[in-house]
Amino acid sequence: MGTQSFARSRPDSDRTPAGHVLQVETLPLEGLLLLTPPRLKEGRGCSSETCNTALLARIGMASGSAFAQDHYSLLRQRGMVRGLHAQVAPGAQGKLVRCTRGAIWDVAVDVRTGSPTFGQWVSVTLNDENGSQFWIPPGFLHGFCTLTDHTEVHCQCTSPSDPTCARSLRWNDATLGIEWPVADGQAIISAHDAAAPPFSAVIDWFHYA
Ligand SMILES: Cc1cn([C@H]2C[C@H](O)[C@@H](COP(=O)(O)OP(=O)(O)O[C@H]3O[C@@H](C)C(=O)[C@@H](O)[C@H]3O)O2)c(=O)[nH]c1=O
Repeated sequence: MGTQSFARSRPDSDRTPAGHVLQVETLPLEGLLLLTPPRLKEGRGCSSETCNTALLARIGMASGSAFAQDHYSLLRQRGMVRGLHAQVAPGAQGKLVRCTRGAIWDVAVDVRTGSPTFGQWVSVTLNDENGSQFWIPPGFLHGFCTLTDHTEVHCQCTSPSDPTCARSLRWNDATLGIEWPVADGQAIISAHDAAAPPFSAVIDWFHYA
């Protein structure tokens, strides 16, 4: 199975209604985007428009106006891994992920049956300095590893959590060959994620359109 390391294409951009430029980067797996909203910095700190659904729809995120649930996670230690997770139909879920405190190494795996990049992965680094957001549409598994202690992750989801649609895959499956920033024996992972099935379990979870 081929692996795909992170490589950015030339940045594109779009403007928020206030006239500020949202940086939009396409990634090597079709459908994934890295969005970096502008931050207005001044002496007391900064402010940023973190979600504008009309703008997201304009840059091609069909579900940009359809977030149904936000999810917050606090992870106390560096080296904590969550994933790989996805929701399949009828609860298929797109995710817009950002790190509001500390830093994470975030990864998406293409599991769209028929996709020319099936089984390949892309990673990005999200942190509280860059404010970048990883757009992961339905069809991809998602996971992350904390790079700092006391890390906070915020995830906007296009459909509500539905345990009957939830699917997991083992984070360190050798077939995928994901180059995690933490060694197998040192990752701090939940019992549920440690017991997730291997890549061979991915049978028609999603179809490439
Ligand atoms: C605590 C909580 C969780 N949930 C959902 C969110 C998630 O789908 C599921 C399990 O949540 P946990 O926080 O226990 O597990 P967690 O391992 O944090 O799950 C998350 O992992 C990363 C990699 C993702 O991609 C997220 O979409 C989500 O699946 O339950 C709710 O809907 N409401 C809640 O109040």
